[in-house]
Amino acid sequence: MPRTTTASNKGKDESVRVVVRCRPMSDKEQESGCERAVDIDVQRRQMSIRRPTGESSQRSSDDTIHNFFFDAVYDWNSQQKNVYEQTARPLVDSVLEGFNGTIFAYGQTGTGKTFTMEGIRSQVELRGIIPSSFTHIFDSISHTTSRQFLVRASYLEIYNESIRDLLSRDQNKRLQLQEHPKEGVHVHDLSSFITKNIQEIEHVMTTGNLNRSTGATNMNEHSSRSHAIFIITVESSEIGMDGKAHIRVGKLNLVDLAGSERQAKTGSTVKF
Ligand SMILES: Nc1ncnc2c1ncn2[C@@H]1O[C@H](COP(=O)(O)OP(=O)(O)OP(=O)(O)O)[C@@H](O)[C@H]1O
Repeated sequence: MPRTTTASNKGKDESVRVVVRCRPMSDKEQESGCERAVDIDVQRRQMSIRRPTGESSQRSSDDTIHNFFFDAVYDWNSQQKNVYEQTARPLVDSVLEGFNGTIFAYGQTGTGKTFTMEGIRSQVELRGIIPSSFTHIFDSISHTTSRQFLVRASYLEIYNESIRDLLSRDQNKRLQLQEHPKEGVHVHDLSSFITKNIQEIEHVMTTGNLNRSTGATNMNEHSSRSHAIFIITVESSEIGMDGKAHIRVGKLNLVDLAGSERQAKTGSTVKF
């Protein structure tokens, strides 16, 4: 999950952070006797991959375990709250300060990208990074009296090389990427909605998700092959010592990528 490229990182000076989360085995995997091939050492931030026992006898012992280190690792017992607090919170804080940041989940189909990014919104302890960021942003705003805030939300999907505005009335319309001298690369004509509280931004997400599923014939297949990007823009204005209003704008891109094995099949070459 990359961090903001410009924010002050509160002691962690990398602009990109990569964390790994390993989900629990599904019932199906357990029933069919699947063997776990991954060990996670949270303290050492290390993940080890073992060759399955059937294969290891033919190889030297050096070849059986491979260790990898990350900025953080989360095992099958990890809680949504901890992932948010340790990995997403600092980045969202910097967006509130006027910097840009992106969080994306990458992995094969079924590895837990949607669970980590969105989770189950109706159950507090299962809420993923996106709904937790809603609560965080509006809680912070309600505790800040020195600045006026404006929060806008957009939601788009990239599928088969084309960009669809999930909040547009016309779901047949396709949008184009454009390069702007000030804004940089952006999606032309993408709608954005002012949201004043958690309920309003939740509603925006629900509307987008409905358009995502009604636009698809086979929802699972479709969502596994499409990228979804929820964009929150936080603008704030503060009266400075000079008596003038100073504006800051931060943008948070929250991305649920298509399954990594599917990306070649989507034919998507769109870059942000
Ligand atoms: N950390 C976790 N704890 C409990 N269940 C999880 C966890 N991660 C994923 N799951 C479950 O595993 C299943 C697959 O997860 P999910 O749908 O998030 O995968 P995905 O990577 O988004 O797949 P796709 O690329 O097809 O969209 C779901 O039933 C989800 O609830």
